[in-house]
Amino acid sequence: MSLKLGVPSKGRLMEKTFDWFAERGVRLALAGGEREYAGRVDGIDGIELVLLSAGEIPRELAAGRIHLGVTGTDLIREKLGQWEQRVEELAELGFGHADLIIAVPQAWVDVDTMDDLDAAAAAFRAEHGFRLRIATKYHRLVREYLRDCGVADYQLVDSQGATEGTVKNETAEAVADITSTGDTLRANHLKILSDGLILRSSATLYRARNAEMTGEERAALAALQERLGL
Ligand SMILES: Nc1ncnc2c1ncn2[C@@H]1O[C@H](COP(=O)(O)OP(=O)(O)OP(=O)(O)O)[C@@H](O)[C@H]1O
Ligand SMILES: O=P(O)(O)OC[C@H]1O[C@H](OP(=O)(O)OP(=O)(O)O)[C@H](O)[C@@H]1O
Repeated sequence: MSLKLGVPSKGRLMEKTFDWFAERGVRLALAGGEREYAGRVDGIDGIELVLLSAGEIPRELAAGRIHLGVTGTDLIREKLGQWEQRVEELAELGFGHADLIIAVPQAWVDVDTMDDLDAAAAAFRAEHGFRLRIATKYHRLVREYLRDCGVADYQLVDSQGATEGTVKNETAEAVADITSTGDTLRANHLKILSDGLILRSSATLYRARNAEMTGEERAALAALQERLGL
């Protein structure tokens, strides 16, 4: 059996992950055409490439179906409770930088901090009879952060994409989402709260702590770590 390395199958992380490994003498390649999710690893023996959605890599690591995986810090921390017990961070790869933040409409001139949001949330509930809605796909991380900040009068509404549009569409009053350039927030007339940074995320190589390994797979892991300088 080979050591299984899970890598994002498309999108912003895939190409840069391929480059990062190539710079260290390990060539990851798609086996078929661009659309075929099968891959190979050249330059080192005993490693199998598994192409997966970035969002599924945390679960596959936790289940031990892959031994190593590249994905964003945000996705690991969101999808895995007690993530430190389930995966080990082997290397930050130096790309895929993005911040998970809380943002409100620019027009809310009196709301600049989490404390202001707390006050606005209480006032919102009194006025409208329902809790202020925050749209996000990062339910675990946002709940934890709001709890730590003492904000309680809110409800999360699930948004799996185009989250910044929910305010304009009147399905939420605030958003918690990933940003890198800030362009999407600005285009949607939203501003980040001054203490609204929940997490700084970047692409990271993880090892599954609980994946079973044969002697051969252990040897492949040791060889790969040596090659990658880890
Ligand atoms: N604008 C951005 N700039 C940089 N990194 C980003 C940005 N948006 C998301 N990311 C990061 O990219 C990673 C993958 O994001 P996302 O969940 O959107 O996956 P995807 O590329 O759409 O692929 P899939 O839908 O197959 O999981 C996440 O770790 C996220 O932090
Ligand atoms: O700060 P910026 O550089 O503008 O980037 C932020 C945007 O990028 C991501 O969306 P993505 O492109 O993954 O699309 P999505 O809305 O489908 O998640 C994220 O959810 C923001 O919407």
